[in-house]
Amino acid sequence: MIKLETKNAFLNENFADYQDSVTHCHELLMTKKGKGNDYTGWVEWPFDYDKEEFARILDAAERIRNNCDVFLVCGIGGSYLGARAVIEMVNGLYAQKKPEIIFIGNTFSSTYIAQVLDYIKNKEVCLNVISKSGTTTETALAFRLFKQALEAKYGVEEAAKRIFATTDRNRGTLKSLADKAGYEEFAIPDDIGGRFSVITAVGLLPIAVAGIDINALLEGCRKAYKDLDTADLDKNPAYRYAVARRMLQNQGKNAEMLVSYETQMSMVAEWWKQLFGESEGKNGKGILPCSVNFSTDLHSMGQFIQDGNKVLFETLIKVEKPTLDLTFPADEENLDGMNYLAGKSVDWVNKMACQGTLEAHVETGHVPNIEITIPDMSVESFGYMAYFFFRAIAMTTYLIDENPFDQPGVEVYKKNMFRLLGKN
Ligand SMILES: O=P(O)(O)OC[C@H]1O[C@](O)(CO)[C@@H](O)[C@@H]1O
Repeated sequence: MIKLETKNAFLNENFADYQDSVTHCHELLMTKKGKGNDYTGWVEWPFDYDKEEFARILDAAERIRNNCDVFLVCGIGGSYLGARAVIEMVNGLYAQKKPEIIFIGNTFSSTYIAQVLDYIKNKEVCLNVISKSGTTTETALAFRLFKQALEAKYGVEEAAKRIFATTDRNRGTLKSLADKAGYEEFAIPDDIGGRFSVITAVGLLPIAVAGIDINALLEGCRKAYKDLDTADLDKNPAYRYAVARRMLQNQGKNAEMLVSYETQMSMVAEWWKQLFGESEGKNGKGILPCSVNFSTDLHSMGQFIQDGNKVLFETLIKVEKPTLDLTFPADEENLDGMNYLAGKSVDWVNKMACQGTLEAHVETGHVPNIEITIPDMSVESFGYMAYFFFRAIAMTTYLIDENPFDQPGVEVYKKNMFRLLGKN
C-alpha cells in the first residue's frame, strides 16, 4: 500500500551494511527490551485494542452527531494532532458535514479562545476533553472556560451528558474531575504515548464523530503490521526509510522537509512533525522535521529548497488518486491564455507540477528526495501510513541509541512557565 523510492536520494552507503543493526533494533522493539519499552503498546494495539470500548466510541459518536452543531475537541500535541490530521485528510477542509469540529485547548491565545466561545454561543455543542496526563495547562485552561460555558447554557446535569473525557484509566486530575462530574470516559492506555495515540480513543472518538470509519483506520494499521513484520531491509520499506534518513544525516543532511501536494494534508505534516521531532530530538541528536505544502509553498520556500543552504532532504508524499477531480474548461476568448490546459484534469496539472519540481530539486538543486507513494486519502491509507511512520521512527531512533518514546525536553518550558504563573 506504500511504495518507497530512494533512487533520487543520493545515498552513498549500502542498505546491507545496516542489516545487522536493524535486525537487532527490530528484536528490541518486538521483544520489548529496547529503550522506552513500557511505551510500545502501539505495536500490537491494532489487534489487541479494547473491543468493548471501541463499541462505546461508536455509540457515543452517534449520540454526539445527533446532538450538536459544533463538536469541540480540547487537547494539544498528540491529544489532538492525529484526529485533526485524519479528519482533514479524509473529509477535506470544507466538508459541510455536521457537526462542525473545532479544536481548542491547544493554545493560550486569548483571541482564539474568546472567538470560539463567542462562535458557539447560539449553537448546540458537545465537547471531548483529551489529556493523558490530565494536567496539560493549555488544555486545562480551555476546558474550564468551555465547561463553564456549557454549564451556563445547559445546566450542570445536561452539560455533563455533553462532555466526554479521554484520559488515563486510573489516575490524574482530569480522571478525578470526570469521575466526580459523571462524564462518559474513554481511556488512553498506559503503554501508548501521546504521539502514537491517534489509534486509540484519543483519535478514534473525534474521527468517528466526523463520520469516518474508524474500523478502516485500524484495518490500515493491521495491513501495515503484516506487510512490515520483518527486519529484512529488502522487504520492509518503513525500515528502509528509517535507514535512508540515517544515511542522509551522515551526509550532513540535518533537516527533513515533508512535502505534500494536497492542501488537506497539511495537518498530517503537523502530526508527523510531533511524531518525529519528539521521538528523535534528544541529546543533541536527530533530524529537524519541517514541512511544506506544494505547489503553494514553492512560491515562498521554493527558492531556499532549490538554491539555499544544502542542509535538507525532502520526503515527498505522493497521492496516486485524489479524492475529487475536475476538468479544466475551454474558454472561447482565451483572454487568460489558459486554453492550453483545456480538457486536462486539475489533478494531472498537480502531478506535472510535482514531476517538474522533483526534477528541478534533484537534478539542478541536488536536493536528495525520498518518495513515499500512498494510493489515496482514505482513512485506511492514513492508518497504513501512520503505522508505517510509527515503525520507521522507532527504528530510526533506536539506530541512534535514543529512547523514541519519551520527551523530557518539553518539561523545561513548563517549569519556567509555572514559575512565572505562580503555580505551586
Ligand atoms: O495528553 P497530554 O498529557 O495533555 O499531553 C499532550 C502533549 O503534551 C506532551 O506531553 C508534551 O508536553 C506531548 O508529548 C503530548 O502529546
